[in-house]
Amino acid sequence: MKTIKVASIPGDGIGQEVVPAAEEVVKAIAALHGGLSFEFTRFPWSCEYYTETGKMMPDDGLKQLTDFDSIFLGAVGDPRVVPDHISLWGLLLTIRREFEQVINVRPAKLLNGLRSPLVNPNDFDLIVVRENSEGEYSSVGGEIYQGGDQIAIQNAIFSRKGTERAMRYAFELAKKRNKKLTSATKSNGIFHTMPFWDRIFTDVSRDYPDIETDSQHIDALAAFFVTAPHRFDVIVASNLFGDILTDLGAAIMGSVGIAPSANINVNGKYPSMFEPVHGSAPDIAGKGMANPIGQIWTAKMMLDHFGEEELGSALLATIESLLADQITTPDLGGTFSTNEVTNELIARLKKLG
Ligand SMILES: NC(=O)c1ccc[n+]([C@@H]2O[C@H](COP(=O)([O-])OP(=O)(O)OC[C@H]3O[C@@H](n4cnc5c(N)ncnc54)[C@H](O)[C@@H]3O)[C@@H](O)[C@H]2O)c1
Ligand SMILES: O=C(O)C[C@@H](O)C(=O)O
Ligand SMILES: [K+]
Ligand SMILES: [Mn+2]
Repeated sequence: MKTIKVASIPGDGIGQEVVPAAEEVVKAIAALHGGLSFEFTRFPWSCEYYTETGKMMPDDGLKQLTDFDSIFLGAVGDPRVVPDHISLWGLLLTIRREFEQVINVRPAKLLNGLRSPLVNPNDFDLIVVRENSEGEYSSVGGEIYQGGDQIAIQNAIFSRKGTERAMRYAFELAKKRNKKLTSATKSNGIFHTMPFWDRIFTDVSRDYPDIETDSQHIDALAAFFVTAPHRFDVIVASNLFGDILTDLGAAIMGSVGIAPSANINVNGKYPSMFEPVHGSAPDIAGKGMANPIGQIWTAKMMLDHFGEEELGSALLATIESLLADQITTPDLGGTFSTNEVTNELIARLKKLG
């Protein structure tokens, strides 16, 4: 029996609803395999934990996570009790950085049965490779002076190493797909870092003559996500641009509640972390109406990561069968609850056995 040990961090808001649901789905699909099991260990780290302890996770939190095979996270953030920059930097961003999860892979594709809000969605299937360790997400900077003289400075960090690493990852991914890579830039307005980004893209592209490349300013690129998403295959983007593009990618699929993501540790030193694109959704938390598909599709990415692609494909196909039958939560126009969607999915998975 192969056992995969997963540290599970539901976090805040709907994370507490969709993570337990997705854990049950993972157990059900692993049971189909026979020789595979997932062992989830829950960690209560969240904004509630912060209000009790003054920290998002204990001082040895990373040490507690380090020997797990992977981390399965829901969402972090409850701005009513903890400012968002404190909660995210205290847990999510710390794990991404300290565990060198330098790449964030975020697919967006029109699943069977999904109704995109776009009039002409044209069967798009794209993946955003988001640089996940630096860029605009930086703790370098500060605030000085008071009152009307107040100044805030935030320095973006772009290293050749980090930029090239994200681009090479994206090129390798494009090689396995439709051999097209788009670079998200803004070198018309951002004077230093984006021309640097463009130069590195040109340098790296020389090693991949078979990949068709183009470079688009992020503003135009965002518009093309709406008007012609089928044009894209792989997109490589800086941390912030990738963040924004992937909520848009989720929205054109039909809901931010379905988009998955994988924070990949590429050097094998630490576990990777799997979490949906969406946040803790305070507006719907506790109502049983959160869409569990983002978390469940994220579990599919985790199955793929461990080489269980066959199970991953079966899971995605079963999700598509639910969508086709309109067994969906309200964000997709349905009337079903988180648990009803999850239970129906599990029932259909059991029938595959
Ligand atoms: N990776 C993360 O942990 C992460 C990601 C994004 C936001 N956040 C945090 O989450 C909190 C809320 O952020 P936000 O409102 O900007 O983004 P959000 O993704 O939580 O919510 C945006 C909108 O999408 C809806 N939504 C999100 N997930 C859904 C789901 N599974 N099913 C149905 N509807 C869903 C919400 O109800 C809301 O209307 C903040 O504290 C923010 O910092 C955390
Ligand atoms: O990276 C972030 O900004 C947090 C969240 O918005 C995300 O997309 O994971
Ligand atoms: K999340
Ligand atoms: Mn985001």
